[in-house]
Amino acid sequence: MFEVEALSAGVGSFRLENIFLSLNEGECQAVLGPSGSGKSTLLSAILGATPVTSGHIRLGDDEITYWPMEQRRLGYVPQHLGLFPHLSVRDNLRYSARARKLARNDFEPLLDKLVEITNIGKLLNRQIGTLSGGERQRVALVRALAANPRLVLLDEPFTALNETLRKELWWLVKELQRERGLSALLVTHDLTEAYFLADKITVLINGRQEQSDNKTTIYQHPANLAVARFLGIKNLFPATVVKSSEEGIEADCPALAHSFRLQGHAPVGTAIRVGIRPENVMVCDEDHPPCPNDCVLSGTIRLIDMGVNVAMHFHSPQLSSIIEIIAPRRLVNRFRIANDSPRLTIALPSSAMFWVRDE
Ligand SMILES: Nc1ncnc2c1ncn2[C@@H]1O[C@H](COP(=O)(O)OP(=O)(O)OP(=O)(O)O)[C@@H](O)[C@H]1O
Repeated sequence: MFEVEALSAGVGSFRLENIFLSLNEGECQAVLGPSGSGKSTLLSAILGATPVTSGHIRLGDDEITYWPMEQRRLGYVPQHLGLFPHLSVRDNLRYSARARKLARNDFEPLLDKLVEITNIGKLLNRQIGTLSGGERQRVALVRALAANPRLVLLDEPFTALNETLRKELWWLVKELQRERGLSALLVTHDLTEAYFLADKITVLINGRQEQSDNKTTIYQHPANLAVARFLGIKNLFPATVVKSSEEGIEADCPALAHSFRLQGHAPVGTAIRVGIRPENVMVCDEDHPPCPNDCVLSGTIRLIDMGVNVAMHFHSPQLSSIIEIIAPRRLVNRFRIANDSPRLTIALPSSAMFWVRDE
């Protein structure tokens, strides 16, 4: 069990405030946030490289907040990998195990297995400077895992890789999680990567933890406008709470000419935004009619084929902004949607809507 409680830390004039994390063995938590939000600083504080000003870091039964870095038994893949250019791949890989003074028999079998899985055996005698970006990334990952750390901290380790290699490494990390109970804290900009690898997601903005939840909750119910915007949700419409009861709220949304019944509580008169993820917008026809309380709109579509999915911009004279829709290509084919399609009907189901306070 890894736990961060009310952690604050600072570098220069930047402050990371009141961070809480909790991770069980074998779990992965992703830390997402815009550039400069403090993700690397958080990893650095956990590693012991950035001074903690208050709070606690616990690993298993140990409080490690002020332990020297080398005693924490953490694996680390920094943003720029931190490989030693003057050493061979083999010596880089042995470095962390040797730094922990592990006997050869205690780390060589795991190292051999990691080398095999990541297919870097042929690189062992090469100097780091002669490797490609992807090869370096694999070496850095193996080096971080070779000393069998209690937790591995990954700072955007897969960004420079091509799509195929990146996904291979995602599967590899998943496999290591399953096989070895590997716990990982992953800093990434990539929501898909976070979703694939992590069980929980934490969103940091300006050094503050805006939301920390299991990944489905973060994805479907961002906690506030900053998180919703960071997650790239464009379908956010101003609304006002017109009724409030034990069961929830009713929000009037002039932009969509609709009143939504939603879960949660806020006083009458509160300014909010109602939102919907682009993949939750329903395309309707006679065989797929909207439900009675759905917000139903009729308009035209501009679409862009993205491969597996199709992104669509829905326009309607009643709307002051577009509605973004993402649908699998096979669905778009079934509905025969094309750029010159006649008018199309869409539905925004109340059950798929979320809301956040307008800030
Ligand atoms: N050593 C330092 N001295 C002064 N300021 C620093 C130092 N290191 C980081 N900062 C500042 O702290 C803030 C947070 O930086 P950090 O690297 O943690 O952000 P990040 O979320 O990891 O960003 P990115 O996604 O771009 O890597 C930034 O404004 C950065 O300029």
